Amino acid sequence: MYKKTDFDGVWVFEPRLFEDHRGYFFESFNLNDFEKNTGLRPTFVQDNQSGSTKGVMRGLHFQKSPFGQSKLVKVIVGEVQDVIVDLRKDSVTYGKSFSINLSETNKKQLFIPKGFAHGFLVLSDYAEFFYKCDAFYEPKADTGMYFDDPKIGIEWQMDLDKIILSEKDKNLPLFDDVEY
Ligand SMILES: Cc1cn([C@H]2C[C@H](O)[C@@H](COP(=O)(O)OP(=O)(O)O[C@H]3O[C@@H](C)C(=O)[C@@H](O)[C@H]3O)O2)c(=O)[nH]c1=O
Repeated sequence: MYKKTDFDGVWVFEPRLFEDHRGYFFESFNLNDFEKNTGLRPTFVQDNQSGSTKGVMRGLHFQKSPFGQSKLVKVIVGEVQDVIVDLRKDSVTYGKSFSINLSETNKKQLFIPKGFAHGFLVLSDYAEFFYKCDAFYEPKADTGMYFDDPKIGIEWQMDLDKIILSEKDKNLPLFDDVEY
């Protein structure tokens, strides 16, 4: 099932699960179904996977134009709070954030079009995160915004003193100083 969100082009996908005495099966991505439901036909060219311990916050990341990436993200192990911030100046939700918990149990996926900063906070002891991208990694365009900008006011589901950041993510600019 694909659910529209209040953010133009952002979709939540809940796959249909087939369970039997062996376990479960689901289609984790089907391009035709994706297009039928969203009207979009992304060409995914890169898959990424990361493993992180509790409290790790990766983000909020994006690649500068013209290297923007649409992403289809999900959790394979554990649970994360997944958050995006709309950087599209012409969007009615410009500067607003969207948060959703993705877990190995709910199996939800989030489709994030180009024009968003994206990150996630690991809520479980350990989490494995998997995502498809429709543009390649481009180190010179890789950047982001600071995850806890008071102007954006994201309600993180963990005390800030427990959050673990990379050196790069500690030094990201605030929303107002971001160049997209
Ligand atoms: C993202 C990426 C990183 N790398 C390398 C660069 C670096 O040495 C190492 C770790 O990179 P990072 O610290 O940027 O990894 P990470 O913080 O996990 O970055 C990711 O965060 C999430 C939230 C996203 O949305 C992704 O687009 C990506 O930005 O991996 C690649 O080779 N290819 C890639 O596509």
